[in-house]
Amino acid sequence: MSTAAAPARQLDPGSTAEINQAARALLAEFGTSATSPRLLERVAGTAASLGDGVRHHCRPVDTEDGLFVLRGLTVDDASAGPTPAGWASAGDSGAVHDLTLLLLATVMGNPIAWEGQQNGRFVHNIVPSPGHEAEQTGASSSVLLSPHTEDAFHPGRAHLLMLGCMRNHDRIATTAASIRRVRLSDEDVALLSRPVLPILPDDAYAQAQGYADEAPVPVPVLHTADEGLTLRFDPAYTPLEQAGEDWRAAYGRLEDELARVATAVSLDPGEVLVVDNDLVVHGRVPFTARYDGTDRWLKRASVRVPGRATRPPAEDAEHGYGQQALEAHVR
Ligand SMILES: O=C(O)CCC(=O)C(=O)O
Ligand SMILES: [Fe+2]
Repeated sequence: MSTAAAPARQLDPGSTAEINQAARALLAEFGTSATSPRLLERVAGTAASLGDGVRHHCRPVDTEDGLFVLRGLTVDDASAGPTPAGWASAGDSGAVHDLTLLLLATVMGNPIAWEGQQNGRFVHNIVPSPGHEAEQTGASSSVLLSPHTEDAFHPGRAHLLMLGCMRNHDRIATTAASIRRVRLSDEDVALLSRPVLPILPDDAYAQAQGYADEAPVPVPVLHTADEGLTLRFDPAYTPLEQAGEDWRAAYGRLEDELARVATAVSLDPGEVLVVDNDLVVHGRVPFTARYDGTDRWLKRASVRVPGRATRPPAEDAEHGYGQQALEAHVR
């Protein structure tokens, strides 16, 4: 896997100070990062008042890599406190960084939350959790988290995924692979653009996994949008055995290509990885959890970008397995 440096955007000290001050002011006013309508309203107002420097750094992903790393923010390791043992016990750990991410997410688009995930919070804690080591979710550790589109099962999934690093002593890498770097034959693109198999809800959505009102909807893996190829991909939750041999072979070639072009991004505290969820699949290398309060710790936000035309129109009719994303801000 390539470890070539991901495109970086370095915040200037003025922009960093502005963001820090805004996040601290929000925390001082509300005392928590748990969102209420009033807090979200204040976030929207604060985000709108941030300067052109910040806005410029939050512009859309603009390279074929489909991602960038925002640099310049900092995390004080001592005041961050111990890494939570799981999302459920995280509470307000690192709350000022939740608010930082929420502000940046609001500059980039509209943050979303899922009722069925991490108590409906807009900013998630990604930490290894005892008992979940081998899952295909962010709580795992001992297994490779295979490349996936975030919330691939749902038509309302994020356009952008943001991963903000709190702590990463062992420099454990997130992996990323862009569909724009992949080489596939026209025949394979045509095959994978047909809606053949569904993508089922992942293990982070217990309730959606029990959804029985309507049958799973087959969805295309690839889509040719005006701006180029986009993908919706999550092999761990795709019933591949139900497809014909030709289709499966094409899917296998796509997997191989994604592996070929994959890069490893090892985040340092304060860095924020921003991934275009329509261009890039992400994952994580395996590691051994420490479970001593010093584990790897990421903050995650998901963002919709109004008006992005990167998906097949047929997605609008999908049921989404009874799940609904909540948008942070009314548009
Ligand atoms: O731990 C990581 O680097 C990525 C985990 C992941 O897939 C996610 O948070 O969506
Ligand atoms: Fe993910």
